[in-house]
Amino acid sequence: GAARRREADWHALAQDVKAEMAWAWDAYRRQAWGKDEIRPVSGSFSSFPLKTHHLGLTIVEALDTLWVMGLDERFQQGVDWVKAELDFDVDGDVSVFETSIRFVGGLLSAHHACGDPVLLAKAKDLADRLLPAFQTPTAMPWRFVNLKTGVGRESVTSPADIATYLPEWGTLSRLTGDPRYAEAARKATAALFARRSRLDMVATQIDVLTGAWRSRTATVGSYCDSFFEYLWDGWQLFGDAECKRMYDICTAAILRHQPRWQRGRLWFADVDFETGATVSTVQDELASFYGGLLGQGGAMREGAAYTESWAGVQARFGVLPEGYDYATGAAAQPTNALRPELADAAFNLWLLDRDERWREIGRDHFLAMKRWNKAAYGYTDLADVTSVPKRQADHCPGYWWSEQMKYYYLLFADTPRFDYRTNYLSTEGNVLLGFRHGADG
Ligand SMILES: O=C1NC[C@H](CO)[C@@H](O)[C@@H]1O
Ligand SMILES: [Ca+2]
Repeated sequence: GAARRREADWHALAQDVKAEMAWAWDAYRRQAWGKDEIRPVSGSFSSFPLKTHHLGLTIVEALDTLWVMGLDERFQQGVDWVKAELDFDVDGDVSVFETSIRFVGGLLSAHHACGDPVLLAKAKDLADRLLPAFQTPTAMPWRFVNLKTGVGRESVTSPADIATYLPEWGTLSRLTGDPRYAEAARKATAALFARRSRLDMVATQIDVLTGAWRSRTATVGSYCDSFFEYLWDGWQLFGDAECKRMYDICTAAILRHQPRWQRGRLWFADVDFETGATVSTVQDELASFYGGLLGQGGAMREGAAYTESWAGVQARFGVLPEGYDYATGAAAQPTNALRPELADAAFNLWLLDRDERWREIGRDHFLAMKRWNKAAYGYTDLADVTSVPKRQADHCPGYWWSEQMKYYYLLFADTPRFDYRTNYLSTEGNVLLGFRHGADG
């Protein structure tokens, strides 16, 4: 009947997503194999997180997406490269946060997919190189660390940089039997939470040497987003009651001071973390993940409303601008960084209530990306979403390979390789729980 036909249409869309992933991977292999990021318009490449040295970021970020899509030959090509070439013994500074969510997470999700012990060993080697960053007076980590010497740099950093580790580092401790990783992640998170304001809010910048706040702005967007996300995730993945208590306290404060209903749409204003006064009506695109987290944590009404607000912005501009001012309706930042957050929220809400609406938001996000972000050698970010035609830039970030392509596929494919009931995806989309093996041979 109609329901079977509709399901078949979703599965056909999943095949389209899979074909785009295979096409982009093959172009990367031809143009930029082993480099961190491909430049999809020019066919050149760029490096991240190190300034000049490449660590094959795209390969590590893509692995578990390739596996869950059943692109097994391409998955093996990537694993073989990692085993033969990936070496973190580099005299250079990296962001502890970025390197952990992308490389530790990417290696652990690839290990979850295939069980190859070399992948786990490399994740452990990298975490051992990041651990020294946590040896500060407050136990909150330096922002950067040198992969060879362990010397930390930049003491002024953010809640996200400080507290986005427990799912990956707790999994590493579980798999290796070494408790140091989970302990460092928990201590840093608790140290940050202990410094919250009287209103139970955190701000975007803090000094890890003194514990002094360097900003007064509370936001659900950049710099604070995944601090809240990983409080819930510590409870969801490990049943950590302390994480749940911290999540509930922080979320009650956000829901008390930041909601702004504007022409029937729900927004979360940035506010002063000690007074609750509105600081800005500009929402950054990264905040659009938050509707999915609210749904997971039990505030489905606000989560659905906030996700619908962002779907309205997507419908208005075609693809989301990096910054949107809900007071004026203007694109405060007209670039598009090929980000996954709206697809992330739609996927999380769909896992909770299976409402087709969330699949439609995921579909619109995918079709818009194909229409405007597709270039000769892959998918690219945009210079201006408001120009006619939209102007492309020339950069494909690593998270594209790990996140939205996986969220789209899982939303549409109903694949036997994924347990849709019991699973966990990290803030970088790395599947640390929920892969099913042997289900389709
Ligand atoms: O948590 C994150 N923040 C920024 C990137 C996506 O926009 C990505 O690295 C990850 O989802
Ligand atoms: Ca994220």
